[in-house]
Amino acid sequence: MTDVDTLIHARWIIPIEPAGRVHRDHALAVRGGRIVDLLPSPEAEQRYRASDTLHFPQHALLPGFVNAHTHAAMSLFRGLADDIPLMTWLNEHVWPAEAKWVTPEFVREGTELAVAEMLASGTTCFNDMYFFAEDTARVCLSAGMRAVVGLIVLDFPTAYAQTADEYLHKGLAVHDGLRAAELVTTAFAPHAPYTVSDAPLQRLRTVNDELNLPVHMHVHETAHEVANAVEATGRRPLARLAELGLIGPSLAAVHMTQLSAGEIGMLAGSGASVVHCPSSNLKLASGFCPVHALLTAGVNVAIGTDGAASNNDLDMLEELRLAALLAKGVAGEATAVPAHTALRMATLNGAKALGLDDRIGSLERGKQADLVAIDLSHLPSEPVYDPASQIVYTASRAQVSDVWVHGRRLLKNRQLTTLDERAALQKARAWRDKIKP
Ligand SMILES: CSC[C@H]1O[C@@H](n2cnc3c(O)ncnc32)[C@H](O)[C@@H]1O
Ligand SMILES: [Zn+2]
Repeated sequence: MTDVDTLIHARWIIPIEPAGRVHRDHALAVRGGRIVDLLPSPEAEQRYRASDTLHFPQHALLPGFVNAHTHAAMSLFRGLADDIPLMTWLNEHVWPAEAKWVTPEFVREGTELAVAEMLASGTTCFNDMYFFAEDTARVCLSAGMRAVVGLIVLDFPTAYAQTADEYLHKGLAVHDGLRAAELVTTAFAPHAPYTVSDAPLQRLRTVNDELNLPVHMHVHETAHEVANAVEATGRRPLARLAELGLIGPSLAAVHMTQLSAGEIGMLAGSGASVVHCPSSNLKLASGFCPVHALLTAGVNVAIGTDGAASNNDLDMLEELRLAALLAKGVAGEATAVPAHTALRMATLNGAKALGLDDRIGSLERGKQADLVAIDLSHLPSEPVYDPASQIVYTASRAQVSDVWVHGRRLLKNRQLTTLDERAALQKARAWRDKIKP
């Protein structure tokens, strides 16, 4: 008998890798936060002595979702401005509200609300882009949540920094402060081609030649963005980023609703990832990301919620369903993005986009135990022929029962174990009263 910390038995285990595989009546053995084995339940009982043995007889167990693009603290702006296009939303509502309200305290309390919502809906890692990344990191470290915090760069002054150089400088200090953190890592996060000029992008690229961090950026979000750039510079933003040497395996390009066949080929050849945000793209009427064409060309496509101010929630189950449905509609092919592909996009592809696929994203020996258990005995989910089909096409976040990050159970039978949900809600209401009395 070998000692392990936890043995988790489940009716179905979907490891994501190998692709399409589903194990029935298996167990996952976890020691020191890592997966040590995945084997049939009866064998697991004979081989492992566990401090804690858990049974999920009507659940699917799979890797936790990786939300590959969000602005966590913006959960405090949820519903502040709806039903308007991107640039009106940013210029007339969101940026003025951010100038007035965003402080380190706002970011901590908004991130607490967001992390609570994400954990309760099965997300175990998120890729963030927001002001005061050090405060986002603090909340995640205290909650035991995994995150990649964005070292933002903008070419206009805000409460966080005055110049592009200052943003970069502050970002590098945040990166240094997190060197020893296991769960929270960093990415460069220049906001978008239309808000960051060539000089800071060149500096970022030079610094990153040494650091080799992911580069997380909104790109080709709308036709308007591309047309404006062509009018101003004679080039599409993607061509400009390519000239600046930013298109490569480190790039996670968010939205990408405007892509020619040539650009899809260029992305595929470069090893860059695309992050698809279907709810936000639909709500802001930004356009449609050609997900099926990208996947067919070999591009790594991950899924993000974007912020709660444009989505308006942080529910990856909803997002991956929409990704599967929308891909079929956009491609005109019902075979586009089948259920197992949608799950892979929301897990392993997200981990790959963040350079974390050696640690998380699939249930393989040696990887960290970031897991979600989803109860498939609810009315809309029975009968279960294929658990992946039920998760993608019918399951709701109310069916997420348990969540682990690095082997630690952060959601236990639908209760958060490291965050105070009531307090987070109370603080959110207090912000609402201040922002719109
Ligand atoms: C530099 S911090 C992030 C910055 O991005 C803004 N934002 C939120 N959602 C979007 C989006 O869909 N496109 C572009 N910019 C977005 C957010 O309000 C912050 O200012
Ligand atoms: Zn965004």
